[in-house]
Amino acid sequence: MLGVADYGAFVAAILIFLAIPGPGNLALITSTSKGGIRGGLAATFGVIAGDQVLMWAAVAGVATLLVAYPAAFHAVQWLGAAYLAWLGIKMLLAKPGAQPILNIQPRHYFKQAAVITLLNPKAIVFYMAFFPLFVDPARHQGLLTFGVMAATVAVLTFLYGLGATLLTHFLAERMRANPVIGRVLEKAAGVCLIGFGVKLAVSK
Ligand SMILES: NC(=[NH2+])NCCC[C@H](N)C(=O)O
Repeated sequence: MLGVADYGAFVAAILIFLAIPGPGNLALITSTSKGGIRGGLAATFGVIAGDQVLMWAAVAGVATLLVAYPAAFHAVQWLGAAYLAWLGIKMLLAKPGAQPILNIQPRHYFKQAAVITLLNPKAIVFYMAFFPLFVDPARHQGLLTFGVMAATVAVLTFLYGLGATLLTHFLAERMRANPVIGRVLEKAAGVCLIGFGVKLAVSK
């Protein structure tokens, strides 16, 4: 379709990519549990913004550049590892109730989710290595093809983010009755982020 090699497989690949546990999902979940539905949606748009940057960077040939200069790729990896670990440590050290739920700043969730996406190894690999495979070299229609792919990614990510936000919000409502669970989950999320950072740092 319009130069996309196999549109059905492309959609399936994006859905799998979205559902894999990782920093992206963690960003959606923590933003929703802290900032409610507005926080979750802001994070969703942050992820979409980060996606678009990565995708168009891949289109512009950054993927080729990173292959040609592995040191640049490793620098991005280390940056991502450090950022995730730093976020994780902040979550671990957060005092209970330090961030009042009333003080919602959607801009904060947007920015944080965008940065997480830009440095998310899964997102980087998806756009730099995987995404180009779906461009049909013979039937390629230039910007139109990339536009269709970019819009598909954005729409699917929005629907996924909306679903994740509503689900998390619903579960969070029930959890508010028991703040200890929320605190434990925040620590667990912090440990996961540090783990993602370490994993990223030691992956070749
Ligand atoms: N649209 C995105 N960039 N999503 C990131 C998803 C990658 C992976 N599922 C994660 O949670 O980290």
